[in-house]
Amino acid sequence: MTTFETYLETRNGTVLDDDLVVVLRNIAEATREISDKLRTSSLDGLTGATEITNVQGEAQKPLDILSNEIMLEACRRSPSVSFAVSEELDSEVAIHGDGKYAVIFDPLDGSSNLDVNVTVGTIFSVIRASTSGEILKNGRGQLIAGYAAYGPQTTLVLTVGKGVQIFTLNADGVYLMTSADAKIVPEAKEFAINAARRSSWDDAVASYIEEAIDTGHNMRWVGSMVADTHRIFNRGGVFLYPADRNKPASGGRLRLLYEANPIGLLVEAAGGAAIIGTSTILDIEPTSLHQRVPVIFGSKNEVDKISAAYRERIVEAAAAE
Ligand SMILES: O=P(O)(O)OC[C@H]1O[C@](O)(COP(=O)(O)O)[C@@H](O)[C@@H]1O
Ligand SMILES: [Mg+2]
Ligand SMILES: [Mg+2]
Repeated sequence: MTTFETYLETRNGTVLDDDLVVVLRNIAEATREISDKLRTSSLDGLTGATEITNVQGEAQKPLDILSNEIMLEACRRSPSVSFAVSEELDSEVAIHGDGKYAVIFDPLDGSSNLDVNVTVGTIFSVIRASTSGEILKNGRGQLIAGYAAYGPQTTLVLTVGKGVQIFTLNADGVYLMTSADAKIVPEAKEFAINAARRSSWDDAVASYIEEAIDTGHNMRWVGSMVADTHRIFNRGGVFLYPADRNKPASGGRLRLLYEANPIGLLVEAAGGAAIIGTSTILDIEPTSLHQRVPVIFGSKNEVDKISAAYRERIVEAAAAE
């Protein structure tokens, strides 16, 4: 089987250069460390919440803080990294003055699932940015995007400019390639949405879900976007976290830079689609590091149906004026 190291050596058609290989190797190493910490976290007293809240006003878990430190350390070990941006940090952190790549990450996604022993993950992307002013760029500027899912298996899912590759951690802590060209099937009768927020959905989402239920779709909601994404990679379907129609100014629940964009790039690279309504996630021009956006992604034909539902409503609204 191809090891992650062998894969890093064969760079044909990818964006990988010597510097990016070091960055990616160190990120992969960080996910191995986080995976290790998670395995024994309740034995090591790493459960519950801390008294600290992050810039988003969310109570940090000890493992949010530890995972953030591990990812930051991976950045410090990489001489070409200029800045780190994280869900758990107020603003960007300068790493190496002469670096040229920023690493952007959600160190632990789905951390409300930690104490119940349900899959969580790390989401990351790498962009070119020598100065802090170059960090806010749209998702098409991502060179590398990926996530690690920490479940029954630890899986690393990556795009480096040539499709999507999946690696699984073996008992010796070595990532082995388990998919050389992962694809998201274009159609699947399964959706993921937090149905408790039904009253906050817009009409396009509400009508899609109603029709999906009427036509025999199944529902799954893990509460860790990484885990929901990984299911979609394996058997298709869609994930939706629309904006709250009662609080349009909030933008949505998920964060553009370190949640929506990396997942958006992976999904598109696997033949799926990722939108916020009638436009694509990857084309949003960011205005701030922790900006929130609506997120809809997954099997292409299903996402196209949702996008059509948004367009129909725009046409109806224009006709009513
Ligand atoms: O509790 P809700 O509203 O269903 O939200 C679940 C969503 O929140 C998130 O957990 C946010 O991620 P963090 O744990 O990194 O804050 C997503 O992974 C998930 O899809
Ligand atoms: Mg998250
Ligand atoms: Mg997080």
